Amino acid sequence: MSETEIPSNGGRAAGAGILLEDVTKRFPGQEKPAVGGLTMEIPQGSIVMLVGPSGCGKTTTLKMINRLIEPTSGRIILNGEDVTGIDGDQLRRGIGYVIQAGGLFPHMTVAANIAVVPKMLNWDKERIRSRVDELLELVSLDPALYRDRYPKELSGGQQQRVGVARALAADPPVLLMDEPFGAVDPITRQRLQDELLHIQSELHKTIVCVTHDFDEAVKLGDWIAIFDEGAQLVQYDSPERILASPANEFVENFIGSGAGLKQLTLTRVNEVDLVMPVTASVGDLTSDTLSRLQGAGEQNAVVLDERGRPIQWLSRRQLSRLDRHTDAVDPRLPVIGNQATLNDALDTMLVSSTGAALVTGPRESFLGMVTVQTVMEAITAANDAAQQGSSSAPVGINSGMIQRAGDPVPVQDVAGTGAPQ
Ligand SMILES: Nc1ncnc2c1ncn2[C@@H]1O[C@H](COP(=O)(O)OP(=O)(O)OP(=O)(O)O)[C@@H](O)[C@H]1O
Repeated sequence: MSETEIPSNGGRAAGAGILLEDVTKRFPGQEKPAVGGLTMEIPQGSIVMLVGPSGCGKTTTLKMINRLIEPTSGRIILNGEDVTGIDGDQLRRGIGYVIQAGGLFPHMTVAANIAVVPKMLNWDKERIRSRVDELLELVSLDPALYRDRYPKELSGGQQQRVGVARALAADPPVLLMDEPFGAVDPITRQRLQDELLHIQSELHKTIVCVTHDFDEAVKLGDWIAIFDEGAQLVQYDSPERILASPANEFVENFIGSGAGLKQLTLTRVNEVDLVMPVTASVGDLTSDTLSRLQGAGEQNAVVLDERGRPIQWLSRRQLSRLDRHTDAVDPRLPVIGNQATLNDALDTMLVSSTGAALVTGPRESFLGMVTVQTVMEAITAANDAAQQGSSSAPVGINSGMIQRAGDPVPVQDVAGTGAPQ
């Protein structure tokens, strides 16, 4: 066993798969279980978001993974090994845990907060010091400025970042997060979400995250588990498929209005076919551009500077007033980078009241346009793709049957024969 007591799969930064196997939690004096017979697979290296109405058992499920809450029955398997019986304190040293507002110790400096688990693991001082600085860099806090501060000397977003750094300190394969970005303003929240995705793209942890915010689940989750009371899994699937085919009315209500628009946050501009308009270069004759527009049956041309960056977007009427294209830069051009989402593209179009957004790539060079038509087609394509098959969804069901949430219940299950699929 490794020093963290988590069954290790060798790689320093790799995540570990988790399997909850028919897990139930009954609190004393409660009539119904908080979590009833939950079997759920959390694939290694993925982000699984737990969502559902207040009191449905999300936090209880999360805390059973690191045994802050002991299951009444069932097993928790980490990386293929049953950890239900191992010492809870040791287990928790190998599982990062992030809670709202960071959950920092107020009387300890930032560095001391981050160092809690490494100290328990008896790392030497130099190793701890360099790890603290490395983690502060990772969460975008300058170590020289922040390492010796106390939590009360930090903003909410900074406290949250330190909370993430602390959870990552001993490089645990698993990270549990309970409403991690619940206590910060929407802009900081968005930034922290982006940072988490960036960190995850480097570290590939197995992350289980509770949220109240369905949009956050769509943005962060590889998989979303939608719970009803008693942690009954109503649907467990990719954000794309949940948005395109909600299992039932409960899920539809949960998604709320604008499922199509939410889908737009899942597609990046670099994944769609761009439209190439008529372009012209600084110094070209506008009469040439006009005749090319005529030939193409188009109304507007994009003017590029000497480095291929879009600087103007002119109508035929504007062109007819000019002799040659100038190098004036229009500051209101609806420009987006090709990493932006289709939702960003649509926003840009709406703000600038244009039917398209100009897309730039490396060094702001012009790549083409996203049009309203492109956006509409992308929604349709995402729907079609999402409708096709659900083969890769992880296992998720209550009452011990191995079956995917959202699948039609087979006849023998109704009859209670319990035959696995
Ligand atoms: N220590 C406890 N003792 C008794 N009942 C509890 C305890 N902790 C939680 N519960 C009950 O278990 C159920 C599930 O609670 P849990 O905190 O897991 O829900 P949740 O989905 O995380 O809710 P929220 O979104 O409001 O945080 C609730 O009915 C709650 O009242």
